Amino acid sequence: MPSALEDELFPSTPGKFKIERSHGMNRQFHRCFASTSTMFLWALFLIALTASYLSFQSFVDSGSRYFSASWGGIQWEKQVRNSAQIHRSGGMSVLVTGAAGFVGTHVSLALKKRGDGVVGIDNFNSYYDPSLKKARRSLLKSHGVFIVEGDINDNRLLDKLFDTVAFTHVMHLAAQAGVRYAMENPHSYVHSNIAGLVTLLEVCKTANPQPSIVWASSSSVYGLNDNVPFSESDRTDQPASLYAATKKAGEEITHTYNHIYGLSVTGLRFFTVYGPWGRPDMAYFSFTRNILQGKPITIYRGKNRVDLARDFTYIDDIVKGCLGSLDTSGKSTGSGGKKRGPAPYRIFNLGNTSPVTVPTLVSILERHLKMKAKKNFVDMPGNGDVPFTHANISLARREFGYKPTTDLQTGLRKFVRWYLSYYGYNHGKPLDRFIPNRSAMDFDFAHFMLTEAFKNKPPGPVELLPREFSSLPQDKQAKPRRHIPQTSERTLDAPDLVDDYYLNLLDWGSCNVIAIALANTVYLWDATNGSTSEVATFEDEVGPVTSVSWAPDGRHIAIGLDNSEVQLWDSTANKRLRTLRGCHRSRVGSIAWNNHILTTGGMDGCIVNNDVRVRSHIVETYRGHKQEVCGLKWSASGQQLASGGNDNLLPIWDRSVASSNSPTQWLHRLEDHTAAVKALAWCPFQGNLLASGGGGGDRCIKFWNTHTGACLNSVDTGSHVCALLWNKNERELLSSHGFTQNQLTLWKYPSMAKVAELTGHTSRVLYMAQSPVLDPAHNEET
Ligand SMILES: O=C(O)[C@H]1O[C@H](OP(=O)(O)OP(=O)(O)OC[C@H]2O[C@@H](n3ccc(=O)[nH]c3=O)[C@H](O)[C@@H]2O)[C@H](O)[C@@H](O)[C@H]1O
Repeated sequence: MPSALEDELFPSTPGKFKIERSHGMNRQFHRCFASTSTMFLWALFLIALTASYLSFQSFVDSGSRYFSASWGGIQWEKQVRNSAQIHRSGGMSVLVTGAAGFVGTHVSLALKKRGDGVVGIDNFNSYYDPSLKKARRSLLKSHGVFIVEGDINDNRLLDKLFDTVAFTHVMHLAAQAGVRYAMENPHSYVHSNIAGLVTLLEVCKTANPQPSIVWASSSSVYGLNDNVPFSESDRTDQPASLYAATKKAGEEITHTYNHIYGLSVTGLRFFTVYGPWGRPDMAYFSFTRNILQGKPITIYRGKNRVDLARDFTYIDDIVKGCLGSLDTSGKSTGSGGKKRGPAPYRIFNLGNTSPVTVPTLVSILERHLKMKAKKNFVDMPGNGDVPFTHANISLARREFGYKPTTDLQTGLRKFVRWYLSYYGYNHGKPLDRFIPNRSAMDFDFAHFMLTEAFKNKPPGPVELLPREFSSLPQDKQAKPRRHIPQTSERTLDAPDLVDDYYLNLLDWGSCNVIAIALANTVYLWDATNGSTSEVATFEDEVGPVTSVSWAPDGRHIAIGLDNSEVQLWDSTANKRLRTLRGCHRSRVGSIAWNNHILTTGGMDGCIVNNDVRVRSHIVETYRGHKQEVCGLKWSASGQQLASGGNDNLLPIWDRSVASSNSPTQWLHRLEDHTAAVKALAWCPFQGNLLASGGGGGDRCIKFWNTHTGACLNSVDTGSHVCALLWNKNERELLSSHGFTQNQLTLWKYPSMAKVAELTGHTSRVLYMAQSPVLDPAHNEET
C-alpha cells in the first residue's frame, strides 16, 4: 500500500512510545518459540495447526477492500491468480462477470468443481437484496473462487484483470435483468447491457491472447414472435421491452466484434431460469415469499384471459448449457486488436422445451409449500411482458448435447427446499412464521427437518445446491475417511501468555502470520517460513496487552491495552500508525474488524465502533453489557455484531438498527447462557447462524438464528467453552475447553455428534485461531 494513502487513512498521532528493537528481546522470543520443553502448551497453535490439518479455511474476508481502492495491490493480484489457477489438464481460465448473480454463482461453482480456473467480477448492485449476492460470494469463496468487486464499465479494472491473468474464456453474465423494471429504470439497462458490454468487448479485443466469449442473451429477444417453438432463425426484431431490446442490441454488438476483431462469441438465449439461489425479483421467487407470508400474489393474464406461459428452465440445465458452450466455443483469432481470420459466432436457445402456465406454476408452489396462495388475476399491463415463450433447442443439442432433464415440478421442489433452508423456518410455529428476505439460515431448516417435518421418516438431504455442483459432502459413502491427528503438528512455548479467560491474545492473519501477545509484547510468527519478530513492547503503565486482532489485509494489527488504549500498527513497516483513545475507561479485551471499522470491547461494558480512516474515530457506541465484553465477532456480511460478556449476556447488534439515540440498541439480547460468553463463531454457510459457548457455570454450546433471536439448539459440553471455530469445508464445529477436561472437540453439525475428541491438555485451551491457508490435500493453495 502506498504510504501516502496509509498516512491519509491512518493519521499518525504522536505517542509517547518508542519502538526499541531489542535484540535481547528477540533472542528471548526466539528461544520461546524454539523451546520444546513446554511448561505451558501453546494451545492456540496446537489448535490452529489441528484446524489447518482438518482443512479449515480462513474466516478473514480475503477480498478485503480495506484501506484502499477495491482492487489492485500484491495481495489482490495473488488472490486473482490463485482463483484463476487451472487444476485439470486442458482446463480453462474463465473470467465470469456477474459472478455473484444467480446464474453466475452456479456456473462459477461448476467450473471450479471440474478444475477450471475462475475469477468473478460483480458490482453487487442493489437491484435486489445485496445480502443474497454476498451470501453467494461467501459460498464461492469457500470453494476457492474470488470475486472482484467492480463494474464491467470500469475498463481500468478489466485491463488490470487481463494483465494479471491470461483468461482463455469470458463467461459474461453481468447484466441488468428483469423485463418490467426497464420501465422504471431504463438507463440501468443501457449502462449494463450496452455500455458495459462494449467496455468488456473493447478490453477482450485487445487482450493477448483474446479470450473466447460466451454471454447471456435472453429469450425475450423473440418479443412478439409467434412461431412456436422459438428457433434461433426466427425473427427477433420485435422486442416487447427495453430489456429485450438491449439484449438484442447485445447480439448485434457482439456480432460486430466477432466480425471486425475475430472474437469468438456465443450468445445464449436463456428461457426464464429458476432454481436455488435464484433472483428474488422473479415471479416464482416472489410468489413463494408472498405465499409464505400470507400476502396476495398478482397473476397476469393475456388477451381474452388467456394464461401466460413460460418455458421455465432449471438452473442445472442452464449450467450444463453454459459449460457445453464454453467447451465448444472455438478460439478467437485476433491479436493486437486485429482479426487474423474468421472466428465462431453462435447463438443458442437454452430452454426447457415445455412451457407451463403461470397459474400452474402457482399451483405447484402451493403443493410444495403446503399453503394456498391468495391470487389476484389482472390483465397483463403493457409493461414488456410477452404472452408465452417456448424454446426449440435442437441447435444446442446438436452442437454440444444440450438436454434439459428437470421438469418444473422437480425444479420447484428443489427451489422450495433451498428457500426454506436459506430464509429459515421458525420451527414449532406455523408456516406463516417464515422470515422472508433474510440472509442465509439453513440450520433452522435442518432442525425443522429433523424435529418436525420428518417425525415418521428419515429426512432427505437439504440441498443448498445441486449435488453435482456442491462440494458439501452429501454422499457419505463416497467420502474417503479422514484421518484426524491426535497430536499437534507443532508445539510452541509461550511462557508469558496471560492466563486470563476474558482476553483475546492470539490471532492468525490473512497473510499467514500469527500474532500473539505475551505479557507486554506482541510477537509475530510467520507460518510460511517459521520466522519470528516482535511488533512492540509496551511499558508497564500501558500494558499488558489485552487483545490483538489482524485487520483483513493481514498487514495492519490492532492491539488493545490494559490502560484502555488501542493502537494500530503496520506489521510490515513495524510502525505504529495511530493510537485510539477515549473509547473505554478500562482494559480492551476484545477487538473485531469490519472493513475500516475497528470495534473494541472494554471491561467497562462498552462496545465502540471506530472508523480508523478519520481523526474523530468513534462513530458508534453500543451500550448493553453490564460487565466486561470478552467476545466480539462481526458476521461475514458485516451487518451483525455478536458480543459476549462476563454478565452472561449475548446481544446481537445490527448496524442499521443500532443508533446511539435508541435506549435499546441491540437487535436481540440473548440471555440463555448462565456464565460468561466468550466463544463466538458465525457459521460460514448460513449468514445468520451463530454459535456461542458459555464459561464456568454454563458449559453449553448454543446455536442462534440471529434474525429471529431463536435458540436453535443447546449442547452441554461438560467443560467451560473457551473458543469455537467452524469448519468451512465440512459441516463441523471445533470447540476448545477449560475445566473439567481441557479438551478439543470436533462436532458434526447439526446433529452435534462428536467426530473427534482430543484430550490430554493439562491446562485450558484458551484461544483458537485458524490458518488462512487451505489444506494442500484439497489441492488449492499451499
Ligand atoms: O427468459 C428471459 O429472457 C427472461 O426471463 C425472466 O423474465 P420473465 O419470463 O418475465 O420471468 P418472471 O419475471 O419470473 O415472470 C414469469 C411470468 O410470471 C408473470 N408474472 C410475473 C410477476 C407477477 O407479479 N405476476 C405474474 O403473473 C409474468 O408475466 C411472466 O409471464 C427474467 O426475469 C428476465 O431477466 C429474462 O431473463
